Amino acid sequence: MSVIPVITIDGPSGSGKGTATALVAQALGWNLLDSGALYRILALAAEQSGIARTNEASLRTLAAQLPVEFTGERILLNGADISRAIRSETVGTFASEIAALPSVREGLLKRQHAFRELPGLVADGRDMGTVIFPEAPLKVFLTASAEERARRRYLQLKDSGETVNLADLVEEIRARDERDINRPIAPLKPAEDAVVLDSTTMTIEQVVNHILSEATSRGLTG
Ligand SMILES: Nc1ncnc2c1ncn2[C@@H]1O[C@H](COP(=O)(O)OP(=O)(O)O)[C@@H](O)[C@H]1O
Ligand SMILES: Nc1ccn([C@H]2C[C@H](O)[C@@H](COP(=O)(O)OP(=O)(O)O)O2)c(=O)n1
Repeated sequence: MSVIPVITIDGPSGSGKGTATALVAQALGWNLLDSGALYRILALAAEQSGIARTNEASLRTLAAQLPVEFTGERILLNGADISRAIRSETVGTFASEIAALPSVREGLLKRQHAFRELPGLVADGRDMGTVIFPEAPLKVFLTASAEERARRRYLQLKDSGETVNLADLVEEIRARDERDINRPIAPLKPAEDAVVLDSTTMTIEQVVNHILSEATSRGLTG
């Protein structure tokens, strides 16, 4: 049985994981898993159903049954397009809170493994290289300074029409990172065998080329 290769890209908010993952997947013609989107969708779905962020049993059931569909660029929840709604910082914070619950992580496990299909998968998140795909032949940990990450997120949210305050955003991102790093289960940290890449002064193109050259040196690019 041939093994389906995986490239994992983990890191804190605004480090450029999502952007790099999409471009690397496109360059290789591989599938993509945005695992953070799953936590965000679950947070939004829980909010819509009035499930409290501490109600672990209901969150787990919802995680396993999440009525979500990925159709190219759009994400549908119960048929409604939620692609933009899940990107707010409020949903990000809720996602980070419920992501600390072991049964929520357990409830989303199978769904994440199911994305591993031929010819390969590029997966981004917090624990892709440490927990979900520990045998991945290439693991990247992408970081950038907190100031640069907040600046990027600010521009991104402003561009999409959200009203954002840079100082609030810096605080929210710091609090979210701290929660993701310090939780006991699947915390945000580089895998022991990860390539650590600081993108603070790198362009998106430089980040993507670096990852592709690491993939080539591991014989992953065919
Ligand atoms: N190296 C980079 N330099 C400048 N801006 C970047 C860089 N990487 C990503 N961005 C921009 O920063 C924002 C956040 O990137 P994103 O990929 O969503 O980060 P993450 O998935 O890690 O939260 C996006 O608007 C993206 O275009
Ligand atoms: N593999 C993952 C992915 C995301 N999470 C949690 C923790 C994160 O703060 C939230 C949102 O993740 P997401 O990757 O969408 O956030 P950013 O785009 O990096 O701001 O979900 C997680 O615990 N494990």
